[in-house]
Amino acid sequence: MNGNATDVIVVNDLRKVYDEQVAVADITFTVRQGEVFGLLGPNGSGKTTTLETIVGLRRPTSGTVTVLGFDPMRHRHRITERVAVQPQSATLFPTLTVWETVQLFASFYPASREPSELLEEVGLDDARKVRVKHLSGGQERRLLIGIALVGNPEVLVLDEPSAGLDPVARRRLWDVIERQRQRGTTILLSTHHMDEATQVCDRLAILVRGEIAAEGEPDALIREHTAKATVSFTIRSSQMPSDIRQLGITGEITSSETSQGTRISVVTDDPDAVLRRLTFVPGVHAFDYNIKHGSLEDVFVDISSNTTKP
Ligand SMILES: Nc1ncnc2c1ncn2[C@@H]1O[C@H](COP(=O)(O)OP(=O)(O)OP(=O)(O)O)[C@@H](O)[C@H]1O
Repeated sequence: MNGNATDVIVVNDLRKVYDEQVAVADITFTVRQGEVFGLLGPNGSGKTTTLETIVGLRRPTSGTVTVLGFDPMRHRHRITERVAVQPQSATLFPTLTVWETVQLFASFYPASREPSELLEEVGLDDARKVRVKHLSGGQERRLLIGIALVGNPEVLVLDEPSAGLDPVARRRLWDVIERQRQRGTTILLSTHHMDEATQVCDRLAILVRGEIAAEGEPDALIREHTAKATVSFTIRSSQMPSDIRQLGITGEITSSETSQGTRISVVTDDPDAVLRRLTFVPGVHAFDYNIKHGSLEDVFVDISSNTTKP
């Protein structure tokens, strides 16, 4: 399968076995030009192995991988300048400063990004004179991302880019990813974080024990795997019927008393029907409505519980 011109990364029946351990079990997916594609999965599900194979650091046991039309192991030299990788960890030169490090990597490329602009973008502007050995873990990860971006890559591969970042730094990272997307870079990343996947990925594949258990756009996955929503509302105690079923709503109903009245939650696959029904219950004026739809986390729980262990 060669895919079409917009397919930047094509993974076809990829299998990787370490000794007896099947790390990646015949997975197939495609990353298209300009999209942000996420590999989501728990520890040991095969994310890093997949990424390392895609960038030519590991040889597939079977199956094929192409990046920009090239086999990354056989034609590494054809893609090195076009594909950038931010690994989970890397050895940098400890005595160089942040500024010197970025300058050094910039010198490897014919058309590199301007180091000041880059450091500003990844939030290391204030740390430009700090030696690498004195950086915090989060600062070091940001430097690795800066280095990955310095050559203006067409394809960016990020292995758990937000690991070890505080919430502010994570949001800054999401901005960096969004800016790269706007520049037209194709981005493949791995993450454990559902909120991150929902926020930054156009499409994602959920890996469970080396297999793709689900793939698609985050919203579509949520719709497909979490049919139910929770509708919550409050009814003043004076208007509350003696039997909750008199409200005529169906679903899994729970209630609790609050200072404002009875707070009712209904788990339902038709939240609109609940709202319509409440509008017409005589003498009842429900208020403080809230509708909570499923999240990627619910998708993940659903998939994990439906994927039997070998
Ligand atoms: N070099 C190796 N030798 C032997 N087994 C390995 C090697 N690298 C990974 N594995 C095993 O392959 C499986 C997949 O590991 P991998 O690191 O690809 O998963 P991951 O999803 O990236 O995990 P994490 O989220 O913890 O980084 C795991 O069971 C792991 O123990």
